[in-house]
Amino acid sequence: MTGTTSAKPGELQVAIAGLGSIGTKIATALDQGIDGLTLSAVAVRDPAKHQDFIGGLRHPPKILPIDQLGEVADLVVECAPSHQLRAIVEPAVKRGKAAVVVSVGGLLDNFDLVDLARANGGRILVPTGALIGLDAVNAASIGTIHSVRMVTRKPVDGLKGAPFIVQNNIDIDNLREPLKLFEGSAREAAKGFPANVNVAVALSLAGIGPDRTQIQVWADPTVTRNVHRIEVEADSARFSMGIENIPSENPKTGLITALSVIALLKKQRATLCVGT
Ligand SMILES: NC(=O)C1=CN([C@@H]2O[C@H](COP(=O)(O)OP(=O)(O)OC[C@H]3O[C@@H](n4cnc5c(N)ncnc54)[C@H](OP(=O)(O)O)[C@@H]3O)[C@@H](O)[C@H]2O)C=CC1
Ligand SMILES: O=C([O-])CC(=O)C(=O)O
Repeated sequence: MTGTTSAKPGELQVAIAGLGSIGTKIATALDQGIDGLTLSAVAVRDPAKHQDFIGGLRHPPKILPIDQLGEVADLVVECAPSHQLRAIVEPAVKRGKAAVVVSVGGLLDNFDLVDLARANGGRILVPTGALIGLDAVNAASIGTIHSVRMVTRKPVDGLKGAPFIVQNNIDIDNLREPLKLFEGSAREAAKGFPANVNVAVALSLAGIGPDRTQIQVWADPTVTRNVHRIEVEADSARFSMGIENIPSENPKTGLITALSVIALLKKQRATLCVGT
């Protein structure tokens, strides 16, 4: 299908992979106008399912196969399931383009993409996403961070189907009180909860890495939001951060995630940039 994108010369061409909870909100924001950026293409699994949404945009983008986005765009936004990450990011970074990655847990098993990007002048941008304070963690990591600890509590619907729960045969459907499901490194958490704790991996990449960043994951029938609490101990500062995310139509995904990506996109051509 051919879109009617009205790209102005010099504008950054943006493509979006995946039009789910996050992707549709980013597409809408781009269509409504972000200075210097044009939505030129999207990739979806089933074009018929998304026909109304795409057709309703003021400037409908082209629909392309997922691995062709990197050929047409300067910046590809990955917001599909993490198993598609390589197909989206590799074609972009090997052409020296930028990729925004939200399925950041999937980056750990594909870390050679960072080398590929470096070798070809590409970039991989990880937004703060559903988290908070990666600016402070980045700053502290210029000095020495001694420890990063995180506790995640989610309603049962935000955790259902996670491989860790399925493989260990844990019944979370009938919980009456909070249950600690997991305690360990961000790397191990990403394996057990690939669609639930991208935040822990983003935190780890901003700070002391996925093996030293510690996380607990709780299924908590007493909360209605995805709650993350973080404690950082560094030689420059000690800080505690917390965020209580309102789930989106995808209960695993906080509403703020798409907004974080939109904020990152706005910074690409902004004159005044606030926050690191
Ligand atoms: N970094 C962070 O802080 C956060 C990251 N995430 C991660 O972001 C990612 C997206 O989340 P979310 O938007 O909620 O997920 P959704 O499930 O709502 O959307 C994913 C979309 O990807 C589409 N898709 C699946 N396979 C393909 C394919 N082969 N080609 C093109 N599109 C495809 C799906 O299509 P269809 O509609 O047909 O199923 C769906 O529309 C997830 O990996 C999630 O874990 C989520 C929250 C926070
Ligand atoms: O990190 C994730 O995958 C999602 C998450 O915790 C949130 O939206 O609060």
